[in-house]
Amino acid sequence: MDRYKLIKEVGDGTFGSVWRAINKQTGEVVAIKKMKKKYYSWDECINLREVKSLRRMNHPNIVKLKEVIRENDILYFVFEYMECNLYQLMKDRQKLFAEADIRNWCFQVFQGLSYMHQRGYFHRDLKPENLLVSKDIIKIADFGLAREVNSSPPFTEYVSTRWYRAPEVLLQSYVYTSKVDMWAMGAIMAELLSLRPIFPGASEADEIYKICSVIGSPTEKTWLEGLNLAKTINYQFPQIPGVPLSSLMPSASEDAVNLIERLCSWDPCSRPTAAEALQHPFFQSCFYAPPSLRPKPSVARTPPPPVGPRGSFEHQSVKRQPVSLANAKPFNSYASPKSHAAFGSGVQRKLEMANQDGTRNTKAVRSSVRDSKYRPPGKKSPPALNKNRFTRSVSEAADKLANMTIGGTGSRRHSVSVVGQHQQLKPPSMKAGWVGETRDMYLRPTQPTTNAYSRKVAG
Ligand SMILES: Nc1ncnc2c1ncn2[C@@H]1O[C@H](COP(=O)(O)OP(=O)(O)OP(=O)(O)O)[C@@H](O)[C@H]1O
Repeated sequence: MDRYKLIKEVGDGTFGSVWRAINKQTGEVVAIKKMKKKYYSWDECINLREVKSLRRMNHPNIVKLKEVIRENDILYFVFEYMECNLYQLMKDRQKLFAEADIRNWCFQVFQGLSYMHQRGYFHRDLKPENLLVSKDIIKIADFGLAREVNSSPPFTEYVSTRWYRAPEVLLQSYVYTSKVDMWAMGAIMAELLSLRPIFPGASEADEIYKICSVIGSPTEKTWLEGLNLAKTINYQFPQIPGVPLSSLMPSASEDAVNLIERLCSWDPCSRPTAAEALQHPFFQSCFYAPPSLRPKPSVARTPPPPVGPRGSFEHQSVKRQPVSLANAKPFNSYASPKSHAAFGSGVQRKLEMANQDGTRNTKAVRSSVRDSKYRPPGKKSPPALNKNRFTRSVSEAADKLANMTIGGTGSRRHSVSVVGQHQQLKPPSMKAGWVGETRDMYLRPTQPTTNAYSRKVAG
């Protein structure tokens, strides 16, 4: 670690604190995630999902893991550095983002997701804080909960941030898919367009209530499997008609609203895949430039944006024709004009009780950490790193971190560099929110004249 100088803490997550740092030898700015838990052997490290999944991914919209270091039983991840996350961009903003910016970000994220899902992984914890931005580029970060799609259910230990959690996960389904990432993206898109979280549930039960309040309660037509799933846990959905999504984001285009409706479909099968989302008319003005066709970047370590408005890339021939999505259902079909008396009964308590089951998730822990997450950084000085290094040899570390590649010079005794591996893998599932908005926030159309994020942090 003495090759790096820690500059400033830029993030404090559940599992680690993240620091901006400089590689003293090369001058490269990096982000170093110092894990909170101690790791007493490499065996423990290689089993970390973050290591397992990230080392296999090499995509311009997935944050690059450059190196893993274990020193004095502390584990450090060295990542490429990104300027900020999407939440930070939204929180103090009064003026809505231009839709073109949102389109550009989302197009890139869907490309990253498409890559990841096709290689057999799903993220399980997409949220604005995990989407990192540097200038026009956005990258998916925090693979602490990523899973291989073909890993065997039941996925019991998952946790995800509640506001972005898919209904099948809220209903405790043990079998869920990469479509949970698509739900999260729908919620994130809506938040980007309105500068307000769309489903800000204060508990799991309230989360379902918030979802019903917006997209309307599920019916046999819209999510038969979900109704069955609810029966198995003795849960009864509140009966609420929902509201037109456009009323929550009056300035959003029809295409944007339509894409969000599809992403936030009750039935996971009705949600588009990431590859299908890229074909949605909302992205008509975007096109994907395969890496081989991209203009060479002038600075080698900063890849060019993989997306841009028509004409921003040299190779316009790669522009795709938009196609309509399969399984699309009109948004209004979600509406179910019944009362919502069923909610708030013993059923709700049951869900809340489930929250307290420590064997199933760590949501409470995450929630409390998250409350303190947005304090201004830089108050602490960089931790004094013990110079007494981890003494294992490179070859041993390499053996342990099976598919990682040892990088650099022979002097790197305690660290392992990582390069993306284009292996064919099999894909898979999610963390917690905090008490926030009042229940009826989305029952009436709102204008983002006040900033939702001050409440979000304070709540
Ligand atoms: N590569 C990076 N460059 C710049 N900042 C980063 C980078 N990686 C993470 N961060 C910052 O640190 C924060 C926490 O990082 P991360 O989500 O990886 O930690 P975590 O412990 O897994 O957090 P969580 O509680 O979300 O699980 C991010 O929201 C982001 O602001």
